[in-house]
Amino acid sequence: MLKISNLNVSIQSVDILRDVSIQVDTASMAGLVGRNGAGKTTLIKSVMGILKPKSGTIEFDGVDLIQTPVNLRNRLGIGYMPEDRRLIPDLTVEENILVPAWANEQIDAHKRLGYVYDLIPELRAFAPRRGQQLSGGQQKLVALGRALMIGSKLLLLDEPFEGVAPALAQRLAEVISRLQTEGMAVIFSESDLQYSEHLVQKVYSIDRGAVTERPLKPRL
Ligand SMILES: Nc1ncnc2c1ncn2[C@@H]1O[C@H](COP(=O)(O)OP(=O)(O)OP(=O)(O)O)[C@@H](O)[C@H]1O
Repeated sequence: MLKISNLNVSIQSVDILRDVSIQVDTASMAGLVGRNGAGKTTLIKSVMGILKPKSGTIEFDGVDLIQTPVNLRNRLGIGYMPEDRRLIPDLTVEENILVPAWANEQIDAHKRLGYVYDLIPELRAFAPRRGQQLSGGQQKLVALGRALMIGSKLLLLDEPFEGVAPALAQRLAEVISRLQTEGMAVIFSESDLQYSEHLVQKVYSIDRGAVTERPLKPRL
């Protein structure tokens, strides 16, 4: 379970996140919804240890993440899909997916790769292609696969549907919905819930760095 309490984050002395509290349970999904510049990426980067909070706590499965070095997050089973994908253009799709496994000297990398391919069969078909030969949406699928290599317990997905054609966005939503049934906690940011309203157990609205939990729309 991810538990963020009273988190405050400043960048260059400007307060960006204000007293943010969020909880995402095991095998559940939370959407973080807000406009450009609201603070979604800042929150995700704080959980990943890329930004250092001014105050507050971030706990994952009882571990104090603020005191945990960035590289050790991988060993806790935390995966991250950045908004800008960050594929290495000259590497093949398979090599891109394997990058975190190499970086972490993951022993069961090929077994995990098989699991990722079973979850997202398109990646098997793309495997020999270079990152630069894929569309933006296909690259998002690869970035999700890469995050899944080590993200076995918690996945942080920054705007996974942004700029993706509708058919591929639906496909991404389908894959993401499977993750919950695999027991993962997932938090993803979006500017609206166009593709994911039906996936989430919780919706958090973020506005100028302040977060409030929003009631879910009744499901018909
Ligand atoms: N490196 C930085 N230096 C200064 N200000 C920053 C920096 N990074 C983010 N900010 C500011 O922090 C605020 C939150 O930015 P953030 O990227 O978290 O928003 P976001 O909700 O993810 O937006 P988007 O949907 O555009 O990615 C913005 O006002 C932004 O200008």
